[in-house]
Amino acid sequence: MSLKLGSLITAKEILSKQDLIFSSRTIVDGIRACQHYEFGMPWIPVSPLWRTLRKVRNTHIFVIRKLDASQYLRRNKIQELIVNVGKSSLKGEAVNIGQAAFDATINLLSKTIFSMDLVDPNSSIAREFKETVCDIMMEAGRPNLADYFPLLRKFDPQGVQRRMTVHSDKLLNLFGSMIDERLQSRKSRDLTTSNDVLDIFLDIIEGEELNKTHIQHLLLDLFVAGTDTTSSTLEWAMPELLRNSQALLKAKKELEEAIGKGNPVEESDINRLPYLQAIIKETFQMHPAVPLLLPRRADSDVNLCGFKIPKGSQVLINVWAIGRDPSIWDNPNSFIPDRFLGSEIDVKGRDFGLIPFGAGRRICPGLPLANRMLHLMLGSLINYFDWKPEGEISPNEMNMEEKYRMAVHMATPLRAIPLLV
Ligand code: HEM
Repeated sequence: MSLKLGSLITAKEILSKQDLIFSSRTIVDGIRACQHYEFGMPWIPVSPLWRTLRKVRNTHIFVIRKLDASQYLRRNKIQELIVNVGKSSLKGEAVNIGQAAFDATINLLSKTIFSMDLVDPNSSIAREFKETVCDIMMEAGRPNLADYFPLLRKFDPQGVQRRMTVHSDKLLNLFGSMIDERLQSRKSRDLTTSNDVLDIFLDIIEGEELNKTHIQHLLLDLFVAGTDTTSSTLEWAMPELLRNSQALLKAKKELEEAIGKGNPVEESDINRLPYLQAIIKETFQMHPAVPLLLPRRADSDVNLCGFKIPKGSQVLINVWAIGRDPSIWDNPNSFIPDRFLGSEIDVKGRDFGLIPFGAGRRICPGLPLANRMLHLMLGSLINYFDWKPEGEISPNEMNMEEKYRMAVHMATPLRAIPLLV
């Protein structure tokens, strides 16, 4: 069978070939055979030089490892989230869960990379930064006719590319001034080095492996890819738990037994919290932050599950539909973390029923960092506080409709009141 541009192989069609999906590497091989848009996030306008820079993938991985290794900062950021939620709790105020998680994630990245608080409400740079990241998320999630009819690309009929360029340039310029400032202070004699990720980059610049433009784009990739995805996952986990009181109670009991009520969750605790892990997996299954995996483009004619994908076509993988497919999951529309207890299924790209981070050679390099952050944030939020939705609505009346930004968010953001346990 030959597929024309714009045709769709539904998740069901692909997954009905269970033997191919689960017991062979065919899909991964297919994904490997379909080249990604060279390097860098495909929707962000980047220089041709950047696209051909083969070191980018390795540099992403290198930087994210640095972020991941920064346990001290990560712990402090989670503490900051808890302190902020604690303040709302004392005032009896509701917390916008998605927003709180977004701020915590963006701040973790900015503190680790630049040693700067980029969500400080009193700083105008911080406000501009956050607004611009949000604008990019909105634009990235906007359906664009030019993606479906490539001939329209150069006319950009909805102005998506134009606006995206404006927002991206704003952020790139901001990163550019931060780099210049740091270069300046590194020249001054009385410099005390920050020893953050930016310093590591600048050491590499001095070794001429990367230039300033590369670093600006790399930072853009990290902020765009890392913030909305992580925060939207937490935004979905919380209402699912509020609607499923049995699961919430079970998670609280596990936390109480493993680390004691009202204590922070540490990295080393995660392995002892199988139910918390199951909750995160179940959230990924029902609410994958990136519902259509980044497009691949076939470099040559590729045969995938009996379908011929002609050279040059785009292939999108519908992760959302995979998670809701009854031929893969029992009761796929019900939140049942218990299904993962005692199961070997994980999110590392080996089990094709659950690939929220992608699979193959372009799998998300932020997977370990995001996964740990999520366990620390969600575990701490439910171990420190009891939660009730704002207003008179019962958890079952909460609006669970979805809205697409860069990641999928709640159409009506969850606002819930934290009560100290
Ligand atoms: C829950 C959180 C996250 C989810 C669900 C997620 C998901 C994904 C997915 C599906 C992809 C595309 C993979 C593919 O095409 O096969 C991706 C790519 C990427 N992610 Fe994540 N991600 C998350 C968090 C992060 C974080 C925290 C960072 C870094 C700070 C990050 C950095 C990246 C980068 C740089 C890419 C592009 C990789 C490339 O082009 O090769 N992600 N992510």
